[in-house]
Amino acid sequence: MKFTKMHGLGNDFVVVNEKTVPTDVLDLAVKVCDRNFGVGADGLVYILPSEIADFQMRIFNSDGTEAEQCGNAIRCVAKYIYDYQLTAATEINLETKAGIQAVSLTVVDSKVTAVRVNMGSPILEGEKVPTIFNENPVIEKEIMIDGTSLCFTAVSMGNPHAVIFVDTIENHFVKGLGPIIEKHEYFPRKTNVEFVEILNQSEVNMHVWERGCGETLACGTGACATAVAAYLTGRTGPSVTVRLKGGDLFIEWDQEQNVVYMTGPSTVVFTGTWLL
Ligand SMILES: N[C@H](CCC[C@H](N)C(=O)O)C(=O)O
Repeated sequence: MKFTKMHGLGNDFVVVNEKTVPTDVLDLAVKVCDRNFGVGADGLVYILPSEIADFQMRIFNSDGTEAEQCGNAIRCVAKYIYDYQLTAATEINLETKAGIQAVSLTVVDSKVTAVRVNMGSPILEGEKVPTIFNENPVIEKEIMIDGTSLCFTAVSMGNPHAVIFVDTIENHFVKGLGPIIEKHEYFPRKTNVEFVEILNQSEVNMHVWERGCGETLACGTGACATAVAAYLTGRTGPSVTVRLKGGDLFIEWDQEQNVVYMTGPSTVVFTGTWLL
């Protein structure tokens, strides 16, 4: 199986362009993503034909679960499609489990320098994120973890996110609290967990524990959920630069259209052939 290793700000993927996914795709994702016995990645991403858009993208976490959406992977897929000349267009529609994402590529000297993605409308009804709460939105909800009281705001970008604002992001938050919150009973389909420090009205720091793959250097849907939660709770304006361990994403929540735009880079690292 031929693959291209790519990343969006260090959130890395094995990208495969096929007609269909294999029946054992979940097991394959675990094997391919293994950083000792496989290629090593946060996820396995398939580019597939689509009946309703230019292409379809499916994303499988390194634990073998399929996610509804992946912002960093969408930027990688869009660059892949342009670089491998699967299209000459710089405006691409991608079908995902979360809907159809309109992607626009910035190309300079035939190189993709930036990718801007319409990530759709944030889903804020508690039961649709999903959480066990029926408020709409679920804002600053208390959650007790080993005696520590935290507050989360729940946002779905097609996949669930629990956004937690803190004064300073302590090291033990992500790897210590992240996995417990990921699997907490408040989240019927588990959740991604974002720890966020507000820097000013248009900049935040964010570290993320991702559902199904653990701490990553960046999370595109997480950055979108962070921007939505920060504006909802009056901490920032509707457009923010989200500073992640792997780099920066620029997020705009367009209030007229009620859609979230994400702009950032994507990088090809190497190509290879999977032999197992
Ligand atoms: N682990 C996530 C999927 C990948 C999302 C992230 N890598 C992004 O860039 O949005 C989940 O299970 O919802």
